[in-house]
Amino acid sequence: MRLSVEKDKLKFVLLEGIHPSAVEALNRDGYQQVAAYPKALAGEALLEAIGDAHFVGIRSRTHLTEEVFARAPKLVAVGAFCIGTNQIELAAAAKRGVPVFNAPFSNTRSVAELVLAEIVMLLRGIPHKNAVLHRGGWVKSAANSYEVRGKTLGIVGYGHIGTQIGVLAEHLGMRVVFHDVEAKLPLGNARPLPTLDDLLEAADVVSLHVPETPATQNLIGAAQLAKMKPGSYLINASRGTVVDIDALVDALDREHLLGAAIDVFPVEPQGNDAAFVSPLTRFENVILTPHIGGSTSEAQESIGREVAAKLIRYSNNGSTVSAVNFPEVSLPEQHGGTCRLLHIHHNVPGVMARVNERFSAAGINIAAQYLQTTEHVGYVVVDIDAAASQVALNELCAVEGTIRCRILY
Ligand SMILES: NC(=O)c1ccc[n+]([C@@H]2O[C@H](COP(=O)([O-])OP(=O)(O)OC[C@H]3O[C@@H](n4cnc5c(N)ncnc54)[C@H](O)[C@@H]3O)[C@@H](O)[C@H]2O)c1
Ligand SMILES: O=C(O)CC[C@@H](O)C(=O)O
Repeated sequence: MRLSVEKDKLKFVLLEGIHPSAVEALNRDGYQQVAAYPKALAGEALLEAIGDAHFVGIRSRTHLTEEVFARAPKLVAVGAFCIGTNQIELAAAAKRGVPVFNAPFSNTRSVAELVLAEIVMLLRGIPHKNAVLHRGGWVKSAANSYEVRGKTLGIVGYGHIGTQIGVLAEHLGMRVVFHDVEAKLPLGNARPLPTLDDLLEAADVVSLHVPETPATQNLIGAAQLAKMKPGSYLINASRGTVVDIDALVDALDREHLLGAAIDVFPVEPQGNDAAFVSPLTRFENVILTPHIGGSTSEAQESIGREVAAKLIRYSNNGSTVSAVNFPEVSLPEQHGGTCRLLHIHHNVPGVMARVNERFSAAGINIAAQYLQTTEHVGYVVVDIDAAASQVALNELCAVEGTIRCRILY
């Protein structure tokens, strides 16, 4: 696949109501062909929208599968305007030479603040009391109403969000324990616990902050809920697949848990006009939120700018720093009189030798060359004399093992 399209002809498609800050950043940099859609698309509608796009931006609800990549042959890069990238088949993207960029911490604080507020609300029984008053009732009682001070918060997944919550919770006087599959520096007085079971047995509130992976599928099921203290609480603002909802319903029915706060669901509506169906809706002691942990004005504006900047940087100069599925190369600006060629290839022996042999045979002098590889993909960037640009592009595209090549204007 060869791409030599001038900047103002590159087409961006942004789905899922991505913040206007992204469009503004793209327009400001000279990208005028930006189509923005308010919600997620699937099936034929998705293929139709992105079939001739060079760049696609999504959030958590659009699924970019192997099949979708196969039907979007012009795609140069994907922006996930969020933290999670589980909705994208990353290996399929890399195999086609498509880097994926995300915003790894622009909404971290927003999620942490929501979870902190939910801890207080749950321990005071506010969701139920609020519902009763909305129905015209009155329930002035201290039964099952607790301060958070001195209680133990168990954080599963002590990454960006988990650590922020731990720090904030300590300011409220909570004890913090955490469990992670990696060794992590404990912040403040947080204590690591060696197993998930240890954490479940110790915590008054369990909060989940792991990514969606095969290992975290139903991480919290009937056996894990049974390990939790009677009268404790569960919070899930990570991914819907992490909790077995039927098992949670059972634990709530038996009043083994006193409440829960759930922001993410195994199946989520495609947009605000679609119905939300869940067996959890009948529990007044459960806070249900529509996957808005990271949905604040501050976070969304910042994500829009951040991911747009990464797409612009890749488009303008080839840098792939912080791509989640791709060799990372940080590139300087080009020198005057040179042009830059990007070559993405299968990471097999001999490709670089063939690139250099072809350039040498064609008499093309290399001003600078940058290479990085991952297990399956190699990414080489070559700066050459601008006068030789088209010859060099032809030579590069003819190299055996090429996935795609692109020239930067
Ligand atoms: N509700 C929302 O709106 C919202 C917003 C942002 C992020 N998220 C979700 O939250 C997740 C966490 O975000 P983050 O920025 O803290 O990610 P992160 O990568 O910084 O941290 C995740 C942590 O989980 C750990 N982990 C992975 N598998 C584990 C397992 N089986 N058991 C214990 N620990 C495990 C990792 O080692 C890592 O420390 C994201 O992947 C995303 O899915 C949701
Ligand atoms: O904005 C979204 O749709 C996803 C938010 C959150 O789950 C994330 O992964 O950052």
